[in-house]
Amino acid sequence: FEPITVGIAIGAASALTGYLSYKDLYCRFAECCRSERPLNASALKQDLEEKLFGQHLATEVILKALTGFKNNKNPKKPLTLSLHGWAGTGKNFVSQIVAENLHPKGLKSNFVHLFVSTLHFPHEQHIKLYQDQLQKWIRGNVSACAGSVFIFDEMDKLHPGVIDAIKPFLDYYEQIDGVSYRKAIFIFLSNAGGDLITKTALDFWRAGRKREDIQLKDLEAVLSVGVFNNKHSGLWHSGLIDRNLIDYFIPFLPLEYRHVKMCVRAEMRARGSAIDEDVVTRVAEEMTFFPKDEKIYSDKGCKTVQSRLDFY
Ligand SMILES: Nc1ncnc2c1ncn2[C@@H]1O[C@H](COP(=O)(O)OP(=O)(O)OP(=O)(O)O)[C@@H](O)[C@H]1O
Repeated sequence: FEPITVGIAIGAASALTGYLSYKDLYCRFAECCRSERPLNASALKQDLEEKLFGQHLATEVILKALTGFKNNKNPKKPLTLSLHGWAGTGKNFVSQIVAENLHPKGLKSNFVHLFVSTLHFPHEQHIKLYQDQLQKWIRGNVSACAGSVFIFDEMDKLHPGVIDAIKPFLDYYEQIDGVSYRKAIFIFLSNAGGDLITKTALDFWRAGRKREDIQLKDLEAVLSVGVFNNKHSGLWHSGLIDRNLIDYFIPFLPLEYRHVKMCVRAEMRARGSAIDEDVVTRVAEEMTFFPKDEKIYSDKGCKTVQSRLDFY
């Protein structure tokens, strides 16, 4: 080899590795948007199966929806999930798990955005302003990171119409004003439909059938029609349902006594304390259960478990 060629080769290689390691180094200290990074489906599966209690339908659908979407190199629209269920059944919790599996910093990531209706869009007279702000915010963030995640909590408290502002972003457009929204993920959380879900779960229980036998088809249709026609769903007569822009309606079942106990144990483990079954039972028994006669489902799900545990 002549020295000049070798010199050029070494120079090129070091420039290349220098560039690569610079990028890697940069991403080690600053958060990088890695929309193309494949989803670790088995890690997500393990997280859902180990951490989320009593929600076999949500686990199954979320896993299927996310792996399908992330494996598709060329999705035709962003992924839209609508999570429904009673308070404290794990909707926010699951969104956090999903967010962490997409962007390691989870809810703290610059690419994960949480909107809470009563906090961010409180006044009915400002709907127009909220619509403009929302569009700008989403456009800006998707331009910065195609795989951005947007979570809308308390959809049932959102003034009808606000959400329609983002309808164009959720549709099958290749680009809007030079921005493609097809790799983004939108998650809507709502209590709407919780009563329908509970009714179905109760019907199964009363018929002596197992909770795990409830299938998506037992709930999905009821849910989408129920939510569409429910004035307080945030999606009421919304173009999102009209145009089939919601990919999955995901039901969260009401939690039973045994699930509340599982939540107490998980919280104890998270605090690094030894599991004291006596305390587990006492905390679970302090919760209130419905319906009045059978007392099967916790009316706050696992929501107050953490604060109750502070007393012990
Ligand atoms: N199914 C579940 N499995 C494990 N933990 C749960 C589950 N549901 C709730 N929890 C625990 O209870 C806490 C509160 O639940 P979360 O905020 O997810 O409820 P939610 O369904 O979003 O309620 P809301 O509709 O009132 O916002 C969670 O942070 C989690 O610790």
